Amino acid sequence: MRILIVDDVPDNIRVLSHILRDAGYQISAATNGRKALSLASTSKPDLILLDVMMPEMNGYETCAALKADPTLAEIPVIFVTALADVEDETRGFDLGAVDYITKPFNDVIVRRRVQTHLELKQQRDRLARLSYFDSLTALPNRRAFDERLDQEWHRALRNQTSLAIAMIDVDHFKAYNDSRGHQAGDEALRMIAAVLRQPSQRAADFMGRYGGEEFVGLVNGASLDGLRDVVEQLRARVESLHIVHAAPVEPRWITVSIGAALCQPSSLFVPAQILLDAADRALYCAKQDGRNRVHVTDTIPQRRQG
Ligand SMILES: Nc1nc2c(ncn2[C@@H]2O[C@H](COP(=O)(O)OP(=O)(O)OP(=O)(O)O)[C@@H](O)[C@H]2O)c(=O)[nH]1
Repeated sequence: MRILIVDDVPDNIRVLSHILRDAGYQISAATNGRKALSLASTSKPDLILLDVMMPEMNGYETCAALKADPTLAEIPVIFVTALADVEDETRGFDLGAVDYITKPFNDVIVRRRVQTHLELKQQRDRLARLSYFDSLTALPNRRAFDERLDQEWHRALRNQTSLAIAMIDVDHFKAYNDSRGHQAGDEALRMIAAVLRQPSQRAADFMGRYGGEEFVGLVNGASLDGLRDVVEQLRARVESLHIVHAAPVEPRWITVSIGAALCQPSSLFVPAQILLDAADRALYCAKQDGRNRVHVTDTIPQRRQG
């Protein structure tokens, strides 16, 4: 696991590095708060050991900046400092640190505390993986989609770019299950998920399992024609798997229908759910028109908020 040590005194970094490298951790180091923030962004450490008294940006300020950044906030921070007053320690915890080690420290205690917090971090990461990923296909699940949709909606609103949702539904999947068995159905869903996720020139920016035999994609910044290209390619990828049906359906292999809706988010209008409903209606049209096809729309009903 990776640990970032932040201290303006290189000798302190050397001592801590020595203690922790011996325990098998990968160590990186920064001598000031700004470098620490940029290194944390690029190398995503599992734990940060942070000195308090540093010039320009002290440890408290660095910790506050880490916690204010959603991409870094989950990295546990342990203060390692000569400041031993209760007020200092309390301030560290108030800022979101998980522990506070005062100098002079004992090597064994530092190692044990680091080990404890890394184990807790591993458990948290495992739980997050379980609650955000679908175990059958390993794609992000509906909960992950809901959160991502919210983030992408706000990003599109800020950047004045378009956002599109694609609902992807396997055709005649009940017939496939009934004729080939549930296990084969599971295997087919895994294969479909794998080709939908595949990054390529015209891939969706997010792909998840919405539930059952339904998948969902997000596409940022596309025009209507660009969106049509993306979803048509997704449809074609599934068809080219040629997962053959035992049931008497045409074509003889598994296909998907895709409904996609695109809009330019606006704070004046009711948010993402409208786009999701429009994608659902587009999917219905694709099914009605005969399946194994895409239906794309940018006609989104817009209701005023409040
Ligand atoms: N094997 C397997 N089957 C699933 C899973 N989730 C949902 N299904 C099946 O997917 C089928 C969906 O059937 P329907 O909703 O009737 O839709 P369909 O047969 O695909 O028909 P259309 O969507 O109208 O083309 C049901 O038989 C579900 O049991 C799963 O995780 N594994």
